[in-house]
Amino acid sequence: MPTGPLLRVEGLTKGFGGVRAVDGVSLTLGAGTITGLIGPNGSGKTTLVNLISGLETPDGGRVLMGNVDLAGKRPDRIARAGIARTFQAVSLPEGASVLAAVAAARLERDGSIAQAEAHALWALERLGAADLAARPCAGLPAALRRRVELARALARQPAVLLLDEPAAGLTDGEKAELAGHLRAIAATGTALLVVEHDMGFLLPLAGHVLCLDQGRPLYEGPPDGVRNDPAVVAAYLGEGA
Ligand SMILES: Nc1ncnc2c1ncn2[C@@H]1O[C@H](COP(=O)(O)OP(=O)(O)OP(=O)(O)O)[C@@H](O)[C@H]1O
Repeated sequence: MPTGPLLRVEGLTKGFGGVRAVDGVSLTLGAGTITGLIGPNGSGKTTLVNLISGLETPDGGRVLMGNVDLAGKRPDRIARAGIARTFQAVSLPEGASVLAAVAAARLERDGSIAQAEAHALWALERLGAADLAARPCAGLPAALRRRVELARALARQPAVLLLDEPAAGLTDGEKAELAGHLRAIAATGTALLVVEHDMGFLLPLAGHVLCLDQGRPLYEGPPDGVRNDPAVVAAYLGEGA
């Protein structure tokens, strides 16, 4: 399994009007590691993912893949550098079959539809979802829609995979299955950053956790230390959670 840092975020900052959504956040994602990103509502988690993936432009800071600074680059350039992501709200091409929807994520890179479909099937198989290939996206239940969205990201064979609340709306059984798939993806050397509110899902999965509060790092370290960290507990209590 490859090791070493794949992505280094340094001092990333983003304000919206008077709100400092992300305020000097640094983070290293190593090959084959799973990092959990937690924090109360509005603490900047999605904004951080948006900054790394190019959906938002940072006010300052760097997003380094090797020696290349991707901060402020367009999403397609960042995707080509090997960073893929999923969204909290899953959006699929409803008229397409699952296979076509996943293959579309590869079409730009693969010359032919046949090649893109082969990669799509490979991604679906890795998620135990090859049997969905011929089904239309429209009408799929929420858990399978999340699975298809993950397959779309995986089909790009990213070095870095950013997941925004991948377990939202899943049953306990589906969460356990997802955790197994994410571990298997990391085991091939992909670096995962997982935004998640469900601690029961995230803490056993992540090797490392970053907790944000009002855009600032509040805790960074092993998952074991999170629940007993006074600052983290206070931030969540303040939220009434
Ligand atoms: N496009 C935007 N315009 C203005 N303010 C924004 C925008 N995006 C985020 N914010 C603000 O930035 C802060 C961080 O929001 P963000 O969505 O990143 O938090 P979060 O930790 O992902 O929250 P949640 O857990 O609820 O998804 C919040 O105060 C939010 O209102």
